[in-house]
Amino acid sequence: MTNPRQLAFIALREVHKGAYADVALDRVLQKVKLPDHDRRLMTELVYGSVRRQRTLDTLIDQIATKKAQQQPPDLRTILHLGFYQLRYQQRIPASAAVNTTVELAKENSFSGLTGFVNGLLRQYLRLAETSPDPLKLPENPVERLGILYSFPDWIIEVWLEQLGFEETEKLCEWMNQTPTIDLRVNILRSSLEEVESAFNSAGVLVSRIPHLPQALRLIGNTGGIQNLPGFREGWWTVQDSSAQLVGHLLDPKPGDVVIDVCAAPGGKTTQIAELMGDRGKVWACDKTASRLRKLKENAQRLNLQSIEICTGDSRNLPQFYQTADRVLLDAPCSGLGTMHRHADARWRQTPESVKELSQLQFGLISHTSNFVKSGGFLVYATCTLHPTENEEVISRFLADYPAWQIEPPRRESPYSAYSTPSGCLKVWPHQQNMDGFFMVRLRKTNNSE
Ligand SMILES: C[S@@+](CC[C@H](N)C(=O)[O-])C[C@H]1O[C@@H](n2cnc3c(N)ncnc32)[C@H](O)[C@@H]1O
Repeated sequence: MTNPRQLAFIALREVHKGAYADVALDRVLQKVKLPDHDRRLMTELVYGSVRRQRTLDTLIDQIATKKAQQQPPDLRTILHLGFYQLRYQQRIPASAAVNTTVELAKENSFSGLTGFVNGLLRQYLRLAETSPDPLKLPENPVERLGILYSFPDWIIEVWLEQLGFEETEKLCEWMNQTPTIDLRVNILRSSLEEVESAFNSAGVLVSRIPHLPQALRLIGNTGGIQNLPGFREGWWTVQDSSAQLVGHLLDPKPGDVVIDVCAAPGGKTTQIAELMGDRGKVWACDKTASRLRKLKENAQRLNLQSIEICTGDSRNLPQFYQTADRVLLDAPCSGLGTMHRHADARWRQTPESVKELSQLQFGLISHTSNFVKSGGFLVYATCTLHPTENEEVISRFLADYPAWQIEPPRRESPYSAYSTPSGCLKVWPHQQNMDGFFMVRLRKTNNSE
């Protein structure tokens, strides 16, 4: 079967049963051979329908007599696909969106309801002729943004509290965009200029990123990453710009002992080894063996020798006490800063999961800060924008461990642009056009014991 809409439907059915969107998509894609344009359409339909689920459900609620949640689950999925194309895929003619959705209903045991599907979608089109937007929005700012941009209320509340309405709206828009891909050039094997020139010769466009000396952003659709020039030779690795900031904030020196306590799959471990000129020791610790295997592959491809792997829970590694010049804690988190990369992330996290994560984060920082020698540093980083996992973890840590203090970026540092009043760095994606990140550099003073 090669109908991209039917294949999208099959993948979405798995997502609604609990599968991760990227896993469900890959599983279906692996079984079929699709031309590139159909593969792109299918991917767009799956990720888009998952991401825009709340908006699409609200349209069903407002246009049909039965609410979205009361529709048979497969019919709801088919309606999502139809409304998604009508509302967000301007390149698809409305008639094609309606007809293919009616066909989907017919092919998936809803032949008796094709009139209903057709009527609902055509009603949307009629409403769109007479009003700028057929979707009716409530006045309440939380629900208004939540429905329009398809986020749960609790996430909108977290952002509104920090940013206000206008900025939150910009952030919501940003988080619904297709993500960009950034690379970090491995300065031990190549140079920015060499990679740029190899890409230009292959017809692949890239741009530089201000303040990040090893970063390049891919422009446009580049096809398979592994086929780009220099991948096999270890000239570069995929890493978002804001993640690259973390390594620079840690600022490791050749000969240092660095412990990366949540290291897999190794984006930052390999950056640290590169920044150290591959001289010294980088311990890559993680509790997930399968992710550490990826780290090992990455280190081998980049030809880095200074990395040593350690599998286990980093809250329980007494051998490392007082041994490190620097520790990186890139903590497991709710990922609210990278929701544009994971279509279903906004529906998976909850206020309760955020609380649990903050306990884990506090446990990790309390234990692994013991790995640092007096006068050494710990960088705490997350890709979330939730204060409970960021500022609150750090405040609690500083209150309980008085030997530690925040070391704010120097005023002349290019990163001071992201600095908060307390000296932490916070990257708001809609302002900086990179993933959302929180990071802070902490110093262990000499009066630690
Ligand atoms: C945000 S990811 C790390 C990403 C990595 N630093 C990079 O740049 O590629 C968080 C990692 O923490 C690991 N993790 C979670 N709990 C842990 C624990 N108690 N001890 C060690 N690792 C843990 C997870 O397996 C996951 O690989």
